[in-house]
Amino acid sequence: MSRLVVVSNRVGPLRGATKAGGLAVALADALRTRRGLWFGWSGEVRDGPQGHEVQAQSLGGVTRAVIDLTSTEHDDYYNGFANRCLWPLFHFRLDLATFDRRYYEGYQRANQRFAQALTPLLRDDDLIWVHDYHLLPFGETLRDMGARQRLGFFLHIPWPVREILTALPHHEHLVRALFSYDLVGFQTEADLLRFQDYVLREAGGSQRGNRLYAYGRSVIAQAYPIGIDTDQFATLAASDEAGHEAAKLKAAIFDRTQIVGVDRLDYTKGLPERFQAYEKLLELYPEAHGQVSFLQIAPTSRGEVQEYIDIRHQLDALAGHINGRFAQLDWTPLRYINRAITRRQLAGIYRASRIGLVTPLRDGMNLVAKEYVAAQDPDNPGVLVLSRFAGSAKQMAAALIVNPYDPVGVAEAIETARHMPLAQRRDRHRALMHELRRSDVASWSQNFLTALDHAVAAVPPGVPAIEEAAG
Ligand SMILES: O=P(O)(O)OC[C@H]1O[C@H](O[C@H]2O[C@H](CO)[C@@H](O)[C@H](O)[C@H]2O)[C@H](O)[C@@H](O)[C@@H]1O
Ligand SMILES: O=c1ccn([C@@H]2O[C@H](COP(=O)(O)OP(=O)(O)O)[C@@H](O)[C@H]2O)c(=O)[nH]1
Repeated sequence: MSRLVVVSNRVGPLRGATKAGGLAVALADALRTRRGLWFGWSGEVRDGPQGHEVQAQSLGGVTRAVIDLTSTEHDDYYNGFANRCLWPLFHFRLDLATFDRRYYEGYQRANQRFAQALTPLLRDDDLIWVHDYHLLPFGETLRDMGARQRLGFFLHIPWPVREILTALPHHEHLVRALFSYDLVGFQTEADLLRFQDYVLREAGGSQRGNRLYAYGRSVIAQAYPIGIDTDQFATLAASDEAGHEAAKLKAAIFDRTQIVGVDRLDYTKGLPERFQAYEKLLELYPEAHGQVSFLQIAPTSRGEVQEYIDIRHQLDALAGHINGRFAQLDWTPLRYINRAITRRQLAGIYRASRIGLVTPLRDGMNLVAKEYVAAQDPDNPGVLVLSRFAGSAKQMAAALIVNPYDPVGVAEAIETARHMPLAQRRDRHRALMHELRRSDVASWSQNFLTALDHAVAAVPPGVPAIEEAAG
């Protein structure tokens, strides 16, 4: 079996699985099986020669190798091109995207520095799996440096529609770079279709089965929806420690119906719209006053980026407005916590909540929706209210699917969830769990790696020319 090399902007810890989250657990498992290497950014910003060194550490056959970012790289590559340009654009928010040539150059340079640092660590028969929008050109850069290994890429965020993507001055370079990989994976069929649409209509490429031809190259493109560690998370939620967390929460709200939202504080998550939908619920259903309690956990994310500073101010104001308008001496309708909660605490909070509100305006997958369901007590489960624009919605049709732009529709769904009979809650939960078990995070990484194992690196001889295949 080839060694696995995972490359991602953020590198998970080699220990502390319950803190790390599903993705880190899944990748760490695959890395352990293949005695692999995980390479990326340390999470530290440091100027000067020290930051250029690779810091490596091994545990249980897995090596974690990281480099620091300089402050310029952090500004231009991470905060700049990745999070002020690609992130909004790929989430259909052209209005929030900043196109700055300096950011693009910083992004290319950071990808080159990552590739330069990784190259000496590579072996000829490695299987290399690159993750996410920070590293779109990484495969091409690595190939230019002579890498001949099988190279896979997985995009964790949505692929945008062609009309939006083509507004990006460098769209062609970035899409062309994806053709240096052997396999490109997306979260959903809808993302895959939008990628194919770009290749066929904008790049003048062609398609045969799941192989796309363009720019004189070819790549296999497929959807691989990411899952969670379903059974492990369900076990964690049923543990004594999580139970303690759940009991604390119930005592704090005097057994009112708990509604919960858990999101990084990001404008893609639809938080102002969600707060407004909750306000609408209180407006339309006065009998709910004093009976419900909404807890929103929203740790600050990418806090140096202006658009994230703005959304934080907007939420602070909305939370104050809703509580000011509806609170009573013995009832606070909305509790808003602006810091991160551990996975173990989250498991208990999910389990104690009758309604899980997951209403992003656009989301690659949304693991919180899956965790909320996995954490429920199967005998008395809560109800998931889920945005149709989350990647997870297709696999989770047994949730109450809503349009996050429609506050009345979301308020009505909350009201439906509040009164849903036990038998219906159980049926929905059973259907959702069946799918979450079938497509968990271990099968996600296995499916991707098996396909990459079998992917052919170059266009094989005898493959038809582009025009011929198109005809
Ligand atoms: O690394 P950060 O800038 O702090 O951001 C955290 C991560 O956010 C994004 O997550 C995405 O991946 C999830 C798992 O596939 C998916 O469920 C979610 O819908 C996506 O938004 C980002 O893509 C990661 O690279 C970041 O590390
Ligand atoms: O306070 C928090 C908030 C979120 N999370 C975790 O962060 C992940 C968020 O993933 P998701 O796919 O929902 O969205 P993303 O933040 O990756 O866009 C989930 O595993 C959550 O359990 C956490 O551990 N603590």
